[in-house]
Amino acid sequence: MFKWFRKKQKPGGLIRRLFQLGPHSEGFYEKLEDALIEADIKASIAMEISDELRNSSQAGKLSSPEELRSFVRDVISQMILTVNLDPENNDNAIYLVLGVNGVGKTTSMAKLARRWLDAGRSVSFAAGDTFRAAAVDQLAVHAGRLGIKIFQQGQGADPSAVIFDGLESIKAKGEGILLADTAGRMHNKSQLVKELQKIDRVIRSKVDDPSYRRILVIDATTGQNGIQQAEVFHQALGIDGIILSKYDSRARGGLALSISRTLGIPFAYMGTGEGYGDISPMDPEALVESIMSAIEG
Ligand SMILES: Nc1nc2c(ncn2[C@@H]2O[C@H](COP(=O)(O)OP(=O)(O)OP(=O)(O)O)[C@@H](O)[C@H]2O)c(=O)[nH]1
Repeated sequence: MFKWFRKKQKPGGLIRRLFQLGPHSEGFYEKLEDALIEADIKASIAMEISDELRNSSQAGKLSSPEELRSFVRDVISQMILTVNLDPENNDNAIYLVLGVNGVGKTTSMAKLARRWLDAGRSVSFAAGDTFRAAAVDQLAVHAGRLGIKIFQQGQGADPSAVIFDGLESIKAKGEGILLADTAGRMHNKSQLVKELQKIDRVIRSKVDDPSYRRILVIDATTGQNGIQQAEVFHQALGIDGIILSKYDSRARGGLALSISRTLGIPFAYMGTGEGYGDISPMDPEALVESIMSAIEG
């Protein structure tokens, strides 16, 4: 699986050049930090990685480019957080799906629905992005294709009411998973946060915490802007895990590393295409390899 991430396991050009310079030369750390930043890693984290190397007694003793590569790789691995957010039992569960417009929220909901339907679960949608009419329609198309129920009240409806309806229904029938969409943009940020917090209160009044998960979708191609997006949603609600969508378009994991390290949010899934089957649990090994490939150029 994901062989393309694992292609380059031998030390690439940068690691070989760094090895030739040696960890006692100043240029070594500068070049390493530049390569980390170019791979979408936040500057403060690039410095942290380089300091880790600088302060390690092991660094001066590295005897080959292979050892240098595996040292950098280990430091990066320790900074990446992943989590399994597949439902663990047959209880009712609600997944609130968050993210700014266009990141792949609706597609990711359809992919998760397919994944859990295939696992034998009953899944339905709540069309909680009532801000845009097209969002409800788009989700309804996916619901039709997947043959699942969608709770909807159309544009302008109160999203909390739509999600409440869905929750009441799965509670009455039992053993259901509700995937609830949310708006990705309102007139301003505080309005969006207020609305999301209202939805959060409504859900918490109906379900216990373990069966309520907040999933954020981040587009892997957004670069460092993704960190700010994660910060806003995490501060507003607390995020349990992230779907890194469009990972097939730009397999550089620097953004995931930056979010994990800065905000402590784990990554749950990666989107690897536009089809319903194109989602997998986040594979930390593949992620680290993609970061290494981006660093090595
Ligand atoms: N290559 C690729 N494309 C994806 C992936 N996930 C979503 N897309 C595409 O990204 C585009 C936007 O996806 P949507 O699901 O409509 O995004 P959204 O966040 O719901 O967008 P709005 O409803 O417009 O806010 C669509 O063309 C999807 O097919 C992925 O993992 N890989």
